[in-house]
Amino acid sequence: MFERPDVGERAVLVHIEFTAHDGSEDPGEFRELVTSAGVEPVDMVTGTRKQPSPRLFVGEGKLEEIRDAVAANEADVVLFNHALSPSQERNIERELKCRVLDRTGVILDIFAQRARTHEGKLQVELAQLEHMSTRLIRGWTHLERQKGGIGLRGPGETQLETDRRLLRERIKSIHKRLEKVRKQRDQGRRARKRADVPTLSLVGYTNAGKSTLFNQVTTSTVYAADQLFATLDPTLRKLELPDIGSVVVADTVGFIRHLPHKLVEAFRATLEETRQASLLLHIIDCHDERRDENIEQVENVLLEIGADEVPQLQVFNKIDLLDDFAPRIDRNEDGIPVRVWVSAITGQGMDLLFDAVVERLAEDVVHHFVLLGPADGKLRASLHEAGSVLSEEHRESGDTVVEVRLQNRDWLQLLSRAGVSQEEVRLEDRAL
Ligand SMILES: Nc1nc2c(ncn2[C@@H]2O[C@H](COP(=O)(O)OP(=O)(O)OP(=O)(O)O)[C@@H](O)[C@H]2O)c(=O)[nH]1
Repeated sequence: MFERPDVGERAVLVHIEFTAHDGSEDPGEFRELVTSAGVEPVDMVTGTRKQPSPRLFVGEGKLEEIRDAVAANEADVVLFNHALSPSQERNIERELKCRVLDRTGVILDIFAQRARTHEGKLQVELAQLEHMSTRLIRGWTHLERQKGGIGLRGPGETQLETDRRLLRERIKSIHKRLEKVRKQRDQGRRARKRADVPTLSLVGYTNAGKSTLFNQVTTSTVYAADQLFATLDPTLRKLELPDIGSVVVADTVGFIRHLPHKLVEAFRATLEETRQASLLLHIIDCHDERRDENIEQVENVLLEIGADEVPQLQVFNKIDLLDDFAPRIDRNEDGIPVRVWVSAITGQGMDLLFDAVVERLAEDVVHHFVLLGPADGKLRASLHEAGSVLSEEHRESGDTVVEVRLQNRDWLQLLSRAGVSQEEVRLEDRAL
């Protein structure tokens, strides 16, 4: 339904460096992205400009060069490693007489191909439709065909008006369905919280090895492919850890440089899993020459989705590709594990990873006996609501001793919501 490059298509790529501002995308990464969309890059036209031309993005000369490359390679589509405005995309298409897609379009397409769950598919479709709604210029009858009849043209409507209406209707209907799925997901998350099951969320730059590690860790068979974005939806698995008990591991989407904003928006609910996690496992391809840059990009996305405060353990993956390297745990000055070096493919270091996770999770759980007076009803209610109360004991003094066990960050959040500072809380010292 979306104007997308089809698998097996031949593409001419366009990458321009702009001297007036930095922040250009990486041409190598773009080639990988395109290949991972199943499209064959047959040529790359590069150039330098001070800034984009408002009408055609590139200059007349460069356009000529692109046209020649399309003809010489019998290309089906031209892919720009840049965000194009709808009118630029239109103008270039008209000039080249060839389909044109910008970077956002390519990335959306990859996400569309890789989405596995119902929610993921809906999210991508929404992002695509919204991207498209600003670009709708000509007859667009795909929806009608797809939806078998919902798109009958209304009285007096032009095709374009019909298309716009269809698009709006479809967007509305997806919003509604997503809302329903999100509610179910929230319920699941709340239930896990009530049961005091910590969640480990795997995050990382695309291709870092999240799915492979997820498989190793959970011995499940999540699809792992030598392509970018093999993972799109958080896939949840339960795991038993010594001293901790049940833990849920969530595999999440692969992050990339400059993730289009529309996608971050669409995936907000999925990324919520990350925001609410007890511990993030940040998987890093330690063999990648862009390692530090990728770490920074992931940190940026985490900041953007409000997950920068979630405790994090770095997993330096693919040590099998380094010379003579043994798995190990790096600790900070307080002795807390901050980084584990592993190979998800060979399984080297998995035992150390489990040790580090157990240490980090144990450190993050608080177990308190809280003394509550008659005036502390609000705090007591919140503790119950969070499902963190293990036992209650009433004293003759009128106080109640409430035994709670929960993640430290939930404890702090809960206190702040109840308007109680840590110093004000009366804790009874008891050996556990
Ligand atoms: N040599 C080596 N390759 C690995 C290791 N872990 C993963 N890979 C490879 O790296 C590629 C990407 O792995 P995935 O697990 O799909 O990566 P991902 O982070 O889930 O990727 P996205 O879904 O794109 O975000 C695959 O070809 C894996 O076989 C490892 O420890 N060593």
